[in-house]
Amino acid sequence: MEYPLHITSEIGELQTVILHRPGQEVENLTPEYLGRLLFDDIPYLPIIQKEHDYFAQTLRNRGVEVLYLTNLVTESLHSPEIKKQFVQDILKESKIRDKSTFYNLQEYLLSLDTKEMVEKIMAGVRKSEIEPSKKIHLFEMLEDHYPFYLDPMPNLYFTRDPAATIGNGVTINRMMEKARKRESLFMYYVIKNHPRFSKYDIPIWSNRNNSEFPMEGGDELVFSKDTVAIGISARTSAKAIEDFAFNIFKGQDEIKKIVAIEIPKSRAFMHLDTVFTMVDYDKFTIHPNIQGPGENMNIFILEKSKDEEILKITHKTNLLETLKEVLGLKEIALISCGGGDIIAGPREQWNDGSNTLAIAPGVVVTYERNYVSNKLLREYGIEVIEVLSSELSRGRGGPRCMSMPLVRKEI
Ligand SMILES: NC(=[NH2+])NCCC[C@H](N)C(=O)O
Repeated sequence: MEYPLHITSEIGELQTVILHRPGQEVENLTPEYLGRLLFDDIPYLPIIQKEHDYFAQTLRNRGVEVLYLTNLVTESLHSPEIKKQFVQDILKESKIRDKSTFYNLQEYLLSLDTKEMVEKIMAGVRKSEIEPSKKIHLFEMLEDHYPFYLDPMPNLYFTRDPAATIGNGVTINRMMEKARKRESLFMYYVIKNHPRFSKYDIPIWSNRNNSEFPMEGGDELVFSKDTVAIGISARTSAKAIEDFAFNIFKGQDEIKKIVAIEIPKSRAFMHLDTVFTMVDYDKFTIHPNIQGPGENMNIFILEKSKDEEILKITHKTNLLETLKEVLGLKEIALISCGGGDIIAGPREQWNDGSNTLAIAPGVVVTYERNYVSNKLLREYGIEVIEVLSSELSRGRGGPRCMSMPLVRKEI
């Protein structure tokens, strides 16, 4: 089998992608815990699954190989030792500190068939599901209304965030939000243990297990063979970007520039890809509100310097000019979400109008509901493939967030 990772652009023909079909984790959302689980409403499971299947089929129809996270994780836990280690890691990261609860949960999970176990961990474990151990401590005797031992992970269908392919390596991210921290453990086990990946020594540019600072895939955009953009956002810290830059410059020679782009730290903006995506060689979608007065922004280009301990950092303020410079182009079009209209713009951005998934240069998958942005993209000559989105959009992520590309053709 060929080397399993190759991403040198945002727009090269998509070959292989990881998706996660929403499952029972979505049924474990209740109004009380929506905020902490990063949802704004409760999706209706049969419909969100139908919409997700439509998305997957749309990609397959265009020749994309679709891999499902649940299958990959299941296939990665191929020995009793790995399975047990995985369960213990999950329980530790779920902060199960009480020994007998830890033991009971471990027994319960290990008694399940591997795929069922993986789905159970994703869905969450309610307190009522396991035998209450004999209560011996004071804290156990106190009434605790919180329903879960293991929280559900309803954001898993945004496979883009916990891990991202860059060049021939990956970032397996330390997630910013508590609700998403455990998600990247799945990809860690896949990269380390799945036969498709484990036989290669895959470089990990940013590793959840030893990085101190948060970074998420929604902020990671591969502009070209030699340039990667990373959002400095509510989810990705400047320190994480600097550590990543040192690692990637040390581990390979192709990528020479990291463009760090600061965006406002708000929930509507969240990641760089909620406000800015690449749709063609010379075209990007943008939510104009990321630019300040006079279109000023904080942009920094990070490069190697002669001193191994320090990076060369150049400050820029104009996005368009910086894009032209790093991509070596004379003209670039920035296509405004909702046509820049004061109502349609923020409305469509809230439903991920700028969050396009390019599957080839000038060919993108978008949510059908963002009709103003879609029409505008077509006017710019982009082929727009629309997918269903009533329930999928409730999680605040679009086609780019819902996909983790592994391989794209060179452009
Ligand atoms: N790459 C993205 N834009 N991802 C969107 C993730 C949405 C998810 N509810 C969260 O808050 O984390």
